[in-house]
Amino acid sequence: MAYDSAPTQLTIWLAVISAGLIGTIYLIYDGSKPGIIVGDPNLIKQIMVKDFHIFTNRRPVKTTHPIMSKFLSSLVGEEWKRVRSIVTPTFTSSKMKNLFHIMKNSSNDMLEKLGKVAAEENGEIDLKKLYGGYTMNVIAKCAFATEADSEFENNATQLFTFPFWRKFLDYTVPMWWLDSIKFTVLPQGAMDFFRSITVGLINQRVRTNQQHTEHYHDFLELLMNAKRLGSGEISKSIKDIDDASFRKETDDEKTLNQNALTDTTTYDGKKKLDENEILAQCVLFFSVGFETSSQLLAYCTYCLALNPDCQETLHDEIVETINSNQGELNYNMVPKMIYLDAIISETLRLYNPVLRMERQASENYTLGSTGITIEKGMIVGIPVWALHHDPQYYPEPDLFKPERFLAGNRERLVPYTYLPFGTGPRNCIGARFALLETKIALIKVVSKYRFVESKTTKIPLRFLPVGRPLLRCEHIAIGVKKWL
Ligand code: HEM
Repeated sequence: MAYDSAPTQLTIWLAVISAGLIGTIYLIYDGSKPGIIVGDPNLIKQIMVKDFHIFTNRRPVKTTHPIMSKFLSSLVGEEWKRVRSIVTPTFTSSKMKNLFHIMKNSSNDMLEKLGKVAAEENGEIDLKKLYGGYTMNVIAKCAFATEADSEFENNATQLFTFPFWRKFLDYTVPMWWLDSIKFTVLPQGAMDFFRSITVGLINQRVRTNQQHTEHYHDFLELLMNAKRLGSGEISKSIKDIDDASFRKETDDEKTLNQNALTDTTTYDGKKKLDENEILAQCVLFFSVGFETSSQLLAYCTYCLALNPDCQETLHDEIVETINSNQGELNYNMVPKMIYLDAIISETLRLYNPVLRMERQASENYTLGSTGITIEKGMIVGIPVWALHHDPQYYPEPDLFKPERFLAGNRERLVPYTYLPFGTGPRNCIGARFALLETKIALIKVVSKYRFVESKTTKIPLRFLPVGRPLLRCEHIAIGVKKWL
């Protein structure tokens, strides 16, 4: 098993030293408490899918803040089930189709910037900034129906670049004390800003909807109208979302995923989301969706620049597909681009933005036939980065080889070793959205521009040591040319 941490130069050395000594299951200290890392694919399936009822929750979040305590990602037990089942239909393919035009139109700024750089001799661009602008615009329009102006950007930046001491306090200080000083991990000013946008829009929409004049397709509208459906309809939505995942699940996995949300025969929770719950999900989608997607785009482009043959094959596929429709990109053409999908899949293997996933045991649990007891309350970590770089599953793991994900090879991947969007009923609800947004951006830029290694391109990439659980690197400089 390879290393399980942000891949800085130091941790790579530590990994080299410890490789072979640690194995696939090991205990760690999680702050002051013991935790366990499980990297065996069969046991991962056990924890994430089969025994999901025991491992439903992540690490508890220490806040009673009326919005932050309602994030889907941090809800627990029945409350998580209620909100996830209401929110799930927001991400089905038909809803994504309605967001296609927002995504497509948001790429114009990006193309303009690339055009300017390509016109310079030896022009180069920072991919993180380029794609940060695009994903910020897309998610601002999809979640808050708003253009990302400078005030929006300032507040948004505070949501994911808050100082380390905030996180440190959150991990180390008891909740009653944090509550008594009204401390929150996310900065209050930024939360107030998003609250006022959202409440204003909700009120305006309620008035507009009463007059039946306009229909919107963004998350805000979908969440305002969302209500808990019957179990048949919830199952249909879950199946639709699972179909977007990389590995076709077996029938028993599908059933387990569906049952996790529908197994309450008498449902007595609220059927709709209240105002705070809507706002919480919009802020959450924004903060988890912005950086993961912009990083994915930046890493994809970096890999293409360093692998010109792959870039050329991708360019040919894109141009051929678009030309078959008089040069116009439409929603149905996106899934036809098989090589594009393989490029993104391989980038997500090589540079998965979420390095490690977590679940918390709700009761004492015997881990398969290992004889290990995971005690109630213990945090179990799934080392995604390590699995994706393990040579027994991915030979020559540091090489970029999109063909691993083409038909014929893809089916041979060992189940539960490829987890960029997690797995089981609590997997990433936004995977389909992220993939569509990424594909549209790549189609737009690669059809027009060619990316090349420039003087300041770093090989290999250097990552920031503060990454976990998100992979972070400072900037990614790449040269830009027009296709001849
Ligand atoms: C490349 C982009 C993205 C990656 C790699 C990614 C990855 C992940 C991963 C690994 C998890 C944890 C899954 C688990 O524990 O099994 C997760 C959870 C989640 N993601 Fe994403 N994500 C991405 C984009 C998005 C977007 C765009 C959205 C929303 C619009 C989103 C919303 C969420 C939510 C709400 C959760 C928590 C789900 C729950 O607890 O029920 N993600 N994501």
